[in-house]
Amino acid sequence: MSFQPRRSVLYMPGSNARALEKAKSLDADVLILDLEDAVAPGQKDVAREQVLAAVTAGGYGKRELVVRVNGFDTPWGRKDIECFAKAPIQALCLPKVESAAEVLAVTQVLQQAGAPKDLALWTMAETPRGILAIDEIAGAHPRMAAIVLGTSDLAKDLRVPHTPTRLGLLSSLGLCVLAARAHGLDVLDGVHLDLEDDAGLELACQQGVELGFDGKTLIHPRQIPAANSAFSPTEAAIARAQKVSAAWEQAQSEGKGVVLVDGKLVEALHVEEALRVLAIADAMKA
Ligand SMILES: CC(C)(COP(=O)(O)OP(=O)(O)OC[C@H]1O[C@@H](n2cnc3c(N)ncnc32)[C@H](O)[C@@H]1OP(=O)(O)O)[C@@H](O)C(=O)NCCC(=O)NCCSC(=O)C[C@H](O)C(=O)O
Ligand SMILES: [Mg+2]
Repeated sequence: MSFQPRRSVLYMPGSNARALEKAKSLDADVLILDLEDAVAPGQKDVAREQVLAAVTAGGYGKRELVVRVNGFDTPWGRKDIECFAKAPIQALCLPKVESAAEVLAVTQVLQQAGAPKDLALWTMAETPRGILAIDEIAGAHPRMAAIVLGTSDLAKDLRVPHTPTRLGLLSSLGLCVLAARAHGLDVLDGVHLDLEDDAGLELACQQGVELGFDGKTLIHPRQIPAANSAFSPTEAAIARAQKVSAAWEQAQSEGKGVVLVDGKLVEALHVEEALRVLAIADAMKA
């Protein structure tokens, strides 16, 4: 089972040349080079050129590079998509997506621009309509690889406060995890805006793990360690996964379909979970 680590997904404004350079030395699993909301309208063309130059020059190691383009309905969206269709990146991230039709429109532009088949699409879930349509969006096209929560925009549109429990967002968070799993996609939690609030960041990371997210989007390098730690399997989880895998092999050789490991029932589904933990642990080592 191969595993693509997406524990820590760091945004940076494509207009910030220093951040684009700094990112090369940071241990975020994924980088989102932003052309959308972190870039002022007057900086859009500069940001696009700067990001294209940066990814073309390389130096980012083997982690995933994702470019968040402007919305298709903006003056910059189509040009962004055409500009990065054949760039050395792994995915385009589409903001404020509200229908499968929007995803398909982008795939049409990518096809016309000669984009390679393995250029993936990530979509932001960050408006009420986008949340209500998340099932059709997740299943819109084979290029779909991940859903990213945009909890800043979503909290604004829902008129809910940013609180430690994220109570006003929980139904949206849960729906996106359901849609991602139903369509075999990864799903990434939203950002934590208070850079000084380390305890709140840790709580939000733990909540994201318990809600089923694969990782967390971040806005500052200081947030990377908390996300990498929270979304990596613990030593205890790895040890149990190894025990489950070994016990299952033994049980299978004896023609058994269930086995007890440390007093807990293990069936095929638990072995699937254990193999995923071991795949994640191997990827972390690599
Ligand atoms: C918030 C910031 C503007 C703060 O930047 P700065 O003042 O430079 O911070 P520091 O001095 O503490 O920086 C320390 C060093 O780290 C580098 N740095 C800072 N931020 C980043 C980053 N994001 N990526 C890479 N490197 C970064 C600085 O250059 C310093 O390094 P050095 O020069 O060597 O000293 C800034 O953090 C920032 O711009 N963050 C990202 C903001 C962003 O991208 N927002 C859009 C995504 S959030 C969003 O909207 C999600 C979604 O759409 C939603 O709706 O929720
Ligand atoms: Mg947003």
